[in-house]
Amino acid sequence: MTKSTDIRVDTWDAGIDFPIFDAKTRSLKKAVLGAAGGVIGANNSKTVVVEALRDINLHLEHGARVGLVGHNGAGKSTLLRLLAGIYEPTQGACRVQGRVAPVFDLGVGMDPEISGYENIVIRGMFLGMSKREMLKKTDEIAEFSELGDYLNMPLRTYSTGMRVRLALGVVTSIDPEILILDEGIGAVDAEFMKKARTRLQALVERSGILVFASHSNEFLAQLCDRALWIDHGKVRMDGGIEEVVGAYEGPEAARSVRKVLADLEADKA
Ligand SMILES: Nc1ncnc2c1ncn2[C@@H]1O[C@H](COP(=O)(O)OP(=O)(O)OP(=O)(O)O)[C@@H](O)[C@H]1O
Repeated sequence: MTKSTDIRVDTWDAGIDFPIFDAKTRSLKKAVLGAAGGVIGANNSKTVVVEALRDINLHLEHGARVGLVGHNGAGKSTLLRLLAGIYEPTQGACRVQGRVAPVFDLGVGMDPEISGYENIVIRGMFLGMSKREMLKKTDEIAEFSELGDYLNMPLRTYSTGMRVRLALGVVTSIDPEILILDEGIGAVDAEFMKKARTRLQALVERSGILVFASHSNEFLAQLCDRALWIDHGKVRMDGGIEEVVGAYEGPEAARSVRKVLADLEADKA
């Protein structure tokens, strides 16, 4: 375990370019910058590059709860991958101190041929937990998932929703120092999602650092207190969640964030 004061993520003028070797340069020259996607340019050797991230300076300490908002292709997932240590910056630098649990796709690391019980352990180990820790958590994950005897059956016999239940049970059981969450948590029935949200909130509370990309303002307001607006690979705005969502999406969206925050306060009281 890293001491909580040592858990941190720093980037200094970090940028990421994706070289695209098979792009047709000629037709791209005429392209104008659309609302979606990173900037398309060319490097010194005239290869087309997508400038997915530029000039990212972030200094996140224990307790940071940061949401990412922005258009499709703005760079949110790329930033999450940079902060998770999955991508190296192609410019500047990035330093991650602490054990990272990257949750990009709920189903990643699940094996269709082994049982639900076995998958609980394997998936947890992918997220940085030990086998022994996962075995201790198996009963409560089984209870949460409500999958009963299915947990002894191979995963390939599960429906999509059943798989999500299991994956959500595992993901929300871990004890991460740095939790990197991409959205896409949602293919379950409303009643179950309510139960999952309570667990997700508890997960965030015991995480050192959270960075969460989502198009759901309600979800962002529930889990984060700060937001970054990512636009064409840059941080366009950094501030309180209500302020940033309001600037990005307008007063109606800010109002709905305010309502979620007020409901959370009322629940606490
Ligand atoms: N592996 C890759 N190769 C080339 N370009 C990529 C790659 N991954 C992302 N990009 C480009 O980088 C830019 C940022 O993409 P990214 O997936 O980070 O956006 P995003 O904000 O997460 O979008 P969304 O909300 O649609 O998920 C886009 O222009 C995308 O086309």
